[in-house]
Amino acid sequence: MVPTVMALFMASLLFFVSRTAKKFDSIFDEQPALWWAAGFLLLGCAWLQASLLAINGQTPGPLLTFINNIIYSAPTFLWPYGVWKRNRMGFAWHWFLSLVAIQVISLFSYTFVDGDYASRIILIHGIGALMALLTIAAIVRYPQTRYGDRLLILGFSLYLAYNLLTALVFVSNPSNSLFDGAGQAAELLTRLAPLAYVLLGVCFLGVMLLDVIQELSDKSRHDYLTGLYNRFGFELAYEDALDKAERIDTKGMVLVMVDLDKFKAINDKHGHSIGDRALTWFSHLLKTSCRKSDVVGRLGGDEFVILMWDCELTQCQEFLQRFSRRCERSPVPGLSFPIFVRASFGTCRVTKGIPLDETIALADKDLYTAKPAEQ
Ligand SMILES: Nc1nc2c(ncn2[C@@H]2O[C@H](COP(=O)(O)OP(=O)(O)OP(=O)(O)O)[C@@H](O)[C@H]2O)c(=O)[nH]1
Repeated sequence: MVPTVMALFMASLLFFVSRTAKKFDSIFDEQPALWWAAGFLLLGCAWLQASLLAINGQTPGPLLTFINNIIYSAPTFLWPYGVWKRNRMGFAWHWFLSLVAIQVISLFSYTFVDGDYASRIILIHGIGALMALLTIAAIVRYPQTRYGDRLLILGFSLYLAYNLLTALVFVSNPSNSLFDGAGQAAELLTRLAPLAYVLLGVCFLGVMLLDVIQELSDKSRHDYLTGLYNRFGFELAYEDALDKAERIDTKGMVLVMVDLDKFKAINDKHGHSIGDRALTWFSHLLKTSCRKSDVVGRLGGDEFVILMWDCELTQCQEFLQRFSRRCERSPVPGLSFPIFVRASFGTCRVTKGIPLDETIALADKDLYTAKPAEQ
């Protein structure tokens, strides 16, 4: 009864994880983290099953023991597998294959080769500890998981400690049964370990989900090409700046609309990818010329916006002149021919109570009166 229910549970868990992994794939790259979480959930479930059987005085039989033992090593397999799937990194693939080979050999000798119980336990847990240790070393050397790295190392450290402890208990007191040989403390450890791993798997999924939400939220506020705020991000940062300005005594704020001059000609003459480089370079110049407290965004195409904090109109004009001179001296880097990006500006003082749209429209009006005169 217990093995059937647990097997069904594990199968549905695996199905759920594979479906979820597919969904994640379509949004992001492959997620080693998800595979890892799945590994620990499976590990916890398999352990739970074995513990429940042991509590009822039953043993799982050689086939189920073999399957359970494979599942016990699932986390160590699934991490490099996930890394390989995401990055196609050769090292992860070799890593994965070596782990599978070591584990299959050890499982075979554990399950099907005769020997006393204690030495088989020492063998399987010794190998488990070695795999965990090597996996920790690989994570530290190649931090390829974007989400929950520290939790991943914690999980494998627990796995390492558990395997080492069990192996040591049997080295110091060889016996015929896990519970007899282990003593009370280790019996408690054996019974708590599965729950700890189920919990770890769930926590990990939670942390990963929070990290993913954070990343999505960052992506939704930033322009992909330049890394500046996009329109949505700029509006949120603008609201924050207005709130802050109400609490702090400042000279006021100025909104600057920026439009590149004859940018279409760069695209037409040199191609879209050089155009993209010019946009990225201009964004870099803009961002590094402004103060940290200023809010800089790309509204779309070749249109940018700056919210200058604690600034008067005359100061803003001086800044824009300095910035224009910097643009004139700074060609797009890495090209064999010089391309300079120039821009026109329109300004408007930010007044409390006037919506952002209207302030932008006023700055835009100023920009387009400035543009023909400059070109
Ligand atoms: N490379 C690249 N080009 C873009 C991108 N977004 C918009 N553009 C191009 O930017 C150009 C903007 O053209 P216009 O609005 O006429 O601006 P302009 O040529 O600078 O003209 P003026 O503003 O009058 O000086 C168009 O050719 C768009 O195709 C982008 O992300 N990358």
